[in-house]
Amino acid sequence: MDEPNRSFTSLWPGVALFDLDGTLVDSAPDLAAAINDMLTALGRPAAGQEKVRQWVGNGAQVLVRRALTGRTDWENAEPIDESLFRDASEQFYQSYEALNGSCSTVFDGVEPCLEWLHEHGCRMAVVTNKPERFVRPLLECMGLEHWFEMIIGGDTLPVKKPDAEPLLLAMRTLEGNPGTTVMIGDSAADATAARNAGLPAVLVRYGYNYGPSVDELGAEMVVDSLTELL
Ligand SMILES: O=C(O)COP(=O)(O)O
Ligand SMILES: [Mg+2]
Repeated sequence: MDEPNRSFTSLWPGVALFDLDGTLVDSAPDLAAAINDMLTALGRPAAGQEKVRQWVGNGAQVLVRRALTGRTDWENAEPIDESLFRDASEQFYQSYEALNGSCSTVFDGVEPCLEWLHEHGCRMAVVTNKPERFVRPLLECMGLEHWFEMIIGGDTLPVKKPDAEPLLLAMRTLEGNPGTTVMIGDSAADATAARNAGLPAVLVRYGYNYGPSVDELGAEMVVDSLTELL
């Protein structure tokens, strides 16, 4: 395996694929508020933002399942009643649509990094597991949309990260290849998707990774801020 934290120059990207939640934008406050609305509507106690931070990264449906079971490893909990799941999802989507972006912020280091990559001729896409209809409104609200030539959401294709396909589609569309393309994310879903696509991964430590540290995921680089890439 490549030695960790080799320089970004050696990974020189012609195409950079960015994860959204936990990498570009701290969206947990709005996601947590929408999850709490949903739990309250079901007569359950609110979950709190710290828990929700550990539940983001595998798409909205998994987030709702984690909230309903109170567990990141929801697959190992008692099965969820499907009509409860449908009602809960509907409530979550409705609340999140109204809240999306209102208390979210762009992480420090993101804008200088995007500007620098753009100045150096790098083409950029967002490849997120967030449902596509929430992605552009959030990027617009954060003033980030103009950097990205392409957006792939969690429901744009029949598969999402950690599947390789969303990354490969963005890479091909932006005329990259595995030698010129880098995935930049915050979670095991991003690291595994990059590996499945044959791409190097850069991971940030400040994002959402279901609890465990991102240092053990085999990424080519792990950073505390995207300014470390400049
Ligand atoms: O799980 C989500 O909705 C967010 O996913 P992302 O980290 O891929 O942007
Ligand atoms: Mg993420």
